[in-house]
Amino acid sequence: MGFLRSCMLRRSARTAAGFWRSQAARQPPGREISTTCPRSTVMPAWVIDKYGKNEVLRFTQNMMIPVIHYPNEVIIKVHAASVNPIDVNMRSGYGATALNMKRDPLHIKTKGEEFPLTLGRDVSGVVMECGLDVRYFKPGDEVWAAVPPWKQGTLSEFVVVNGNEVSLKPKSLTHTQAASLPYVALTAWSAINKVGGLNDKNCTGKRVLILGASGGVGTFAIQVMKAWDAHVTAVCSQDASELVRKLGADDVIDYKSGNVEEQLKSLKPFDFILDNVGGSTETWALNFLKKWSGATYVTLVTPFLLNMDRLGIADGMLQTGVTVGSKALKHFWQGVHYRWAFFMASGLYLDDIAKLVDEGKPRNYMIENGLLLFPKFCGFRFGPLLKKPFLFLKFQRPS
Ligand SMILES: NC(=O)C1=CN([C@@H]2O[C@H](COP(=O)(O)OP(=O)(O)OC[C@H]3O[C@@H](n4cnc5c(N)ncnc54)[C@H](OP(=O)(O)O)[C@@H]3O)[C@@H](O)[C@H]2O)C=CC1
Repeated sequence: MGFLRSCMLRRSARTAAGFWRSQAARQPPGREISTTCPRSTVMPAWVIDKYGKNEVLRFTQNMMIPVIHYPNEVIIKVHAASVNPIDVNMRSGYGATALNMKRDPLHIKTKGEEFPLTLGRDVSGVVMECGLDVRYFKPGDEVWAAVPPWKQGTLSEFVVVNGNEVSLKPKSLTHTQAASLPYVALTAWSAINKVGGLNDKNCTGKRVLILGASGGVGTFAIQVMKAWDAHVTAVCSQDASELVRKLGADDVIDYKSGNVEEQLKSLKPFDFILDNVGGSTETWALNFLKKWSGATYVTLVTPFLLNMDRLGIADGMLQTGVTVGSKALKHFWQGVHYRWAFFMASGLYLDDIAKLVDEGKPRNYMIENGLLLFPKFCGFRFGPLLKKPFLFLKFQRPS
C-alpha cells in the first residue's frame, strides 16, 4: 500500500463548491459565522465554546466549511463519526496546554482562541476535495481516518485531514462500523506493533496479558493478537467476560471479583503486557513478565499531557522525560522493558488494519463490538449528542 501511495498519480478535482470554498478561505478556519452567509459555506457541527461537563456541548448549523490550506490535505464528507475517552477528557480541558501549543506554536492567538472546538477523532466518509499534492485519493473515494487531537474534530459535516492520515475504508464495513475503529485501532497498533515490536511473524505462542481488555483499545488488541496466534489473557469485569471470550481471549480474569495479582499468580509469566488501565497496575503488573527474555510492558496511560497542563510546556516535558527515563532504566535492570505508547495518526497503519479487517482476521465480532461500544460512550458519557443522534451518526445536509 505504501508503494501504491507513493506511485499513484492522482490529481485533485475541484468540486462545485469550490467557489464558495475560496470565499470561505478568507474566514479563519473552524470558525462559526453569521447566518447571512450562503448556506454552502456553513455546515452543522457539535462544538464546545469552553471546557466543562456535557452541558458545554452545543449543536450549531453555522460552522465554516473547512478549506484546504496545504497541498497535502483532503476534505472528507463525514458519513459517521464516533466518540472516544479522549473526547470526553478534552471536553473537560485535558491536554489543552500541549494541544494549544501544537495548534499555535508561535503563540499568536490569545487564550480561548481554540473555540469553538469540534471534538471527535474518528471519521468514515467520502473524499470531497484533494489538495494538489494528494496522489493516492480522489473525490468520491470512501475513506476512514483518525484525526489528531490538536486538529478540529470529526463531529461535523466536513473535516480536513492530512492525506497521510487517510486510508481507503475496508470494503467489508459500513461507514458506521468503520467509524468505531480508527482511533482505538491505531492506538492498539502503535502499542503492540510500533512500540511493543510484535507482528504476524514473531507472535505465535507468545503469552500476552491485556489489562482493560473490554474497552475500545483492548477489544481491538485481543483480536489482533489472536490473528497473530498469541495466547491472550484478558483482564476485565465479569459482565464483559463473554464478549472478550467471543473475541478470542484464552483466559479471562475478572478484576472486580477479587485481587487480580492473586489470580494471575496461578498463570505462567507473560511475554507482553498491554496496560489500558494505568494507575496502581504499574506497581505490580511488571512482576508477571518473563525476566531477561525481552518481555515488554507497554502502557497507554501516561502523564504526558497532564504534566504539561499542570507544570507548563517546558517543566512538563522535563518532568515527563525524567519519569519515563527513570522507570525504563529501573525496569531494564530488573530484566524487562518498560514503554509508553501513544495514538499515531497514520494512513499507512490504517491500510494494514483495513487489510486485516477485510481478510476477516479480527473476525466479525469486531463489527459487533464496534456497535456495542458506540452507544456506550454516546449514551452514558456524551448524553447531549443523543438529542440529535442522526446528525451524530450521519451528517445530513438540511434541505
Ligand atoms: N496514550 C494514548 O495516546 C492513548 C491512551 N488511551 C488510554 O488508553 C486507555 C484505554 O482506552 P479505551 O480502550 O479507548 O478506553 P475504554 O474506556 O473503552 O476502556 C477502558 C476499559 O478498562 C476497563 N477497566 C477499568 N478499570 C479496570 C481495571 N482495574 N482492570 C481491568 N479493566 C478495567 C473498563 O471496563 P469496565 O467499564 O467494564 O470496568 C473499560 O472497558 C484509556 O485510559 C485511554 O485514556 C487511549 C487512546 C490513546
